[in-house]
Order: sequence, then structure tokens, then C-alpha cells
Amino acid sequence: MISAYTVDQLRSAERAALVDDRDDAVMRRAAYAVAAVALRMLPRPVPGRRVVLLVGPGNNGGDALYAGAVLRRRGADVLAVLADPERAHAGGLAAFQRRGGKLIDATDAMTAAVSALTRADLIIDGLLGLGARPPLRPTMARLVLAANAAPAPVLAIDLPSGIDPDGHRAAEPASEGNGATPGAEPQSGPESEPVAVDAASTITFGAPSTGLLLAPQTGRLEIADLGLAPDQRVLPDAIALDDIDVAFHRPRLGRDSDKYSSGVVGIVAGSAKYPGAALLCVGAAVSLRPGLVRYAGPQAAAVVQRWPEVVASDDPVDAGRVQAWVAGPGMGTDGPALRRLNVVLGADVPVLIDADGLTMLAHNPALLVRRERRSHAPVVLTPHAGEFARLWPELDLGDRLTACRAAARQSDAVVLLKGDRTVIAAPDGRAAVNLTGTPWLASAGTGDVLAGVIGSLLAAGNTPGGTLDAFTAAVVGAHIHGRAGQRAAAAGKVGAPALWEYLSAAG
Ligand SMILES: NC(=O)C1=CN([C@@H]2O[C@H](COP(=O)(O)OP(=O)(O)OC[C@H]3O[C@@H](n4cnc5c(N)ncnc54)[C@H](OP(=O)(O)O)[C@@H]3O)[C@@H](O)[C@H]2O)[C@@H](O)CC1
Ligand SMILES: Nc1ncnc2c1ncn2[C@@H]1O[C@H](COP(=O)(O)OP(=O)(O)O)[C@@H](O)[C@H]1O
Ligand SMILES: [K+]
Repeated sequence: MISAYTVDQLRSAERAALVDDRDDAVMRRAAYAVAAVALRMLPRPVPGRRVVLLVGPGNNGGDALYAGAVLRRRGADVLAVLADPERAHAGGLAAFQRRGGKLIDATDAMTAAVSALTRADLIIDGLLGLGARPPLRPTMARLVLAANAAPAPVLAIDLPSGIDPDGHRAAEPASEGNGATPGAEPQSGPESEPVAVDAASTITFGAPSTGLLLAPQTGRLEIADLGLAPDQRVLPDAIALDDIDVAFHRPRLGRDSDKYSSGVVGIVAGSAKYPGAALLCVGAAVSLRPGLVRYAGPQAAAVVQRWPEVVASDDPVDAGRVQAWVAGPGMGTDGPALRRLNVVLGADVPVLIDADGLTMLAHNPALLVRRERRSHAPVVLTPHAGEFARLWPELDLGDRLTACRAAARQSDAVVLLKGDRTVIAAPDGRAAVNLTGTPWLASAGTGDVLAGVIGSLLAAGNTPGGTLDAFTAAVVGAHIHGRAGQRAAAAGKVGAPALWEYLSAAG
């Protein structure tokens, strides 16, 4: 599991770890870690390869300069572009120049800097780290635009410069969207997009800041343990899972297992207008291999024809015992749909509401209040941005994690806000960012699949030996779904049903 912290939390941990550190020893260790990743990213042979360092005014620039000195020793041709020459890190600069590193002052030689970036084999971003307060000022913004337009991959130190370290404001990729020419004065004004480095990899020290998990510009995340991470008594601001955590949470069968020990999930989805949603959601639930899937809705015949092992009925009242309900995908919002939703919300088991179910909740906020009186079992809400805005119009989606946390607290439900970086929050303040996924998932029906996946996990968590709470079920479900999407995309598959086959195996 990756734990991410606020800048304040990371700064306090650094202060505690570096009480007696008066020289650049830790920075040199950081720089070795940066150089090790850079050497992996450089084409072979390394001698003569062109590395351009983007160097800012703080310690992030110092890391870059020390890393540049290490790369010089390996024979790379390293050029440091100084964005703020007067304030460049003195120790780093001396070490770099001792090794024969070359310098350019970007404030008076921008054209040369841009041309060096264009010809680089690797760009190392040491403009800003934890001290960053976006948006970037003009010299840095120009360099970032040029770096993003260059063919070389960018390795960001600590974070891609231009993102908000705490993740409260999003930065769009700099190479698109703002219409700026690399090296030219970036547009300013309210319409221009914030600029940020689009990194192939980011190496961070000790632990990432929350913004690093949230930013799509981070690329592959590497964490170098320099003994700087907050200790275990500090609650992380947000977490992210990796494949190993998820394997641990998958339901396991034993000799004494029966269907109720692996979880029975009930699904209310689909309608005459959206028959496919029923199949997509049930297919996903089945793929997670719960003890049993029950279907309750107007597509019972089609569902059983496709999955004979599913026990189907027309209505949740007649469905029989379940350990979790999913309601919403394609179920419609008419009278019968509202009645079905009410039945599900009255059940004393965990309930996931998605899609049309969320639309009905937005129109009838009293439904959730009534649910709280009827059951203490958790509720999971899985809106995309449009559904989120209908449910909580007063919350600012420019700050997705904060908005999601507020929504979870207000509605006393786990809220999963879908998107490129899906975020999940629990009413008690826990939060997670999902790092799996692919734009391949931005197609119709993949959300119905996600609902089925999380529904199965909620049921598994509500078994006698179940360990998954609703928040963890949502986080694990998002991870599995995203990984399945990546595998389907890599295999060249088309369409949401392709996810089923990858869900049963996805890490
Ligand atoms: N501490 C440790 O133990 C270790 C730390 N390490 C490294 O140190 C990094 C943190 O270093 P740091 O504190 O010097 O901050 P950093 O981000 O480099 O520079 C901040 C300066 O940038 C400026 N600035 C801000 N926003 C700006 C903008 N939008 N556009 C333009 N300029 C802007 C701002 O200047 P001002 O606003 O005052 O003009 C401020 O002075 C950390 O990320 C890691 O890489 C590692 O070596 C491991 C050990
Ligand atoms: N650009 C993107 N990159 C990665 N994942 C995405 C992107 N856009 C959407 N997704 C994911 O695809 C799914 C879409 O769900 P949803 O919007 O409910 O679609 P539908 O209602 O058509 O099923 C979500 O899991 C979401 O996180
Ligand atoms: K950086």
C-alpha cells in the first residue's frame, strides 16, 4: 500500500529525520536515487547521451544538480538549464561544475534552452518540489512547455513541476490545451490552462504527497526510501493500493466454504430500454466468483440465459437472502424503478447505488435519510462527475478529493468519484486514489461493470469471516476494474464485456 501525505505532514517528518543534518548528505542520497532511475531510462550506451536538467531555485533543483554530477561520472553529456540562476543550489552547482557539467541561464538564453530540450535523450525536472505553489511563473512555464513538446521522456524529481503538491487544484498537461508554442510566452489570464510537466516517471523520497497520486502527469511512480517518511502514527492523507494488497483481499475458498461464506450479491439493473446494463453488471459480479449472484429486475430471462448459475426474479422483494445489494445501472427512473430502489435501501446489508439509482437519489434526497433510520449497514455511492454535481451541486469538483470527502461525510456513505483518477472517500475521513485504469475505460458500460465488481466484494465483506469493509471493497474494486481495463486495452479488445474475462484474474 502506498500512503500519501500532505506537504505539512511530509515537512514535519523531514524536520524530525534531519535534526542534525547540516550538510547535503540527504540530498546526495536523493540524487543517487534519481540518477539510478535516469540511467534505467537512458538509451545504451550512456556515454555521450544528452541529459538536460531543469533546475529551479530550491532544493529540488539541488537534487537535479547532484544527480547531474553522478550522470557526468557515467559519461553522459549533461546540461543544466537554470530557471532562476541567482538562487540555484550552491552546493549542487559546485558539485555539478566540478564534474564538467554545462550551464545555461534560461532567463537570457531561452532559445538555446529550448533547442537543447528538443535534442535531449532524457530531461530531468528539478524545477519545483514540495515548495511549489502553482501556477508556474513565465520562465518555468516556457521550459515546461518545451520539455513536454520534446521527444525525450521526462523524469520528474519529487513531483512534476506545475502540479499542486497537495492536489487541491488540477493542472492540465502542458503540451496540449493551452495553445502555447514551446518557448513562447505562455498565455496568461483566466482562460489559460495551468501548465505542468508531463512526466514519464516521477521519483519521490520517503512517501508521495497526495497531489502526486492525483495528478495524471506523474507517470510511473518510484519511491526511494531515504528514511524521510512520516512514522506509522501519522494517518495518511490518502492511500493507493498495489496489486499485492489487492490479491490479499480477494475472497478465498476453504474446505468449509459454502455460498454464504464467499458472498451472495443481489443486482437490480437493466430495463427494457437498457437491457445491456443488466448483463454488464451481472457479468462483472459473476467474474469475481462470489458464492452466488441473484438478479432482480425486468431482464431476468436474458440474464439466466447468459449465466444459468444466476438465480433471477423480477423484483428484489422476491429475490431471497443476499449479503449486499447493487442497484442502479440502466434500471430507469420510473415508478417501478423507484419502488425497487426503495426495497433495496430498506435491506439491512451493504448497498451500492450507481447510475439511475443516483439520479433517483438526487431527486429524492429523503431516500438516504430514511435508509439511515432503517439500517446501519454501509452505503456506497459511485457517481461520475455529472452525477456527483447533481447530488452535491455546492461542492467544487476542481478539488476532487476534498469534494469527495465532503460528500462522504455529508451523506454518511462511501463515495467513489469516477474518472481518470478515481477517488474514494469514507464518512470517517479515509480517502484513496485509484492508480490503475486507462482511457480505454472511457466507453459506455464500464461503470456498470464497476458496480458489479464492488457489489461482489461488498457481499464477500459481509460474510461471517469477511474482512473487507465497504471503503476497502470500493478501493479494491476500483483497482481490479482499472487493471482489467489495462489488460483488455493491451490485448486490443473492444467494448465493456471484454472486461469480464480479465476481472477474474486482474491483480
Ligand atoms: N527537505 C529534505 O529533507 C529533502 C528535500 N529534498 C528535495 O527538496 C525539495 C523541497 O525543496 P524546497 O523546500 O527548497 O522547495 P522547492 O520546491 O525546490 O523550491 C521552492 C521555491 O520555488 C519557488 N516557487 C514556488 N512556486 C513557484 C512557482 N509557481 N513558480 C516559480 N517559482 C516557484 C519558491 O520561491 P519564491 O516563491 O519564494 O520565489 C520557493 O523558494 C523536495 O521536493 C525534494 O526534491 C530532497 O533533497 C530530499 C531531502
Ligand atoms: N479518461 C479516463 N481514463 C481512465 N478511466 C476512465 C476515464 N474516463 C472514465 N473512466 C472510467 O470508466 C468508468 C466509466 O463509468 P461511467 O461514467 O459510469 O460509465 P457508464 O455509465 O457508461 O458505464 C469509470 O470506472 C471511470 O473511472
Ligand atoms: K520537480
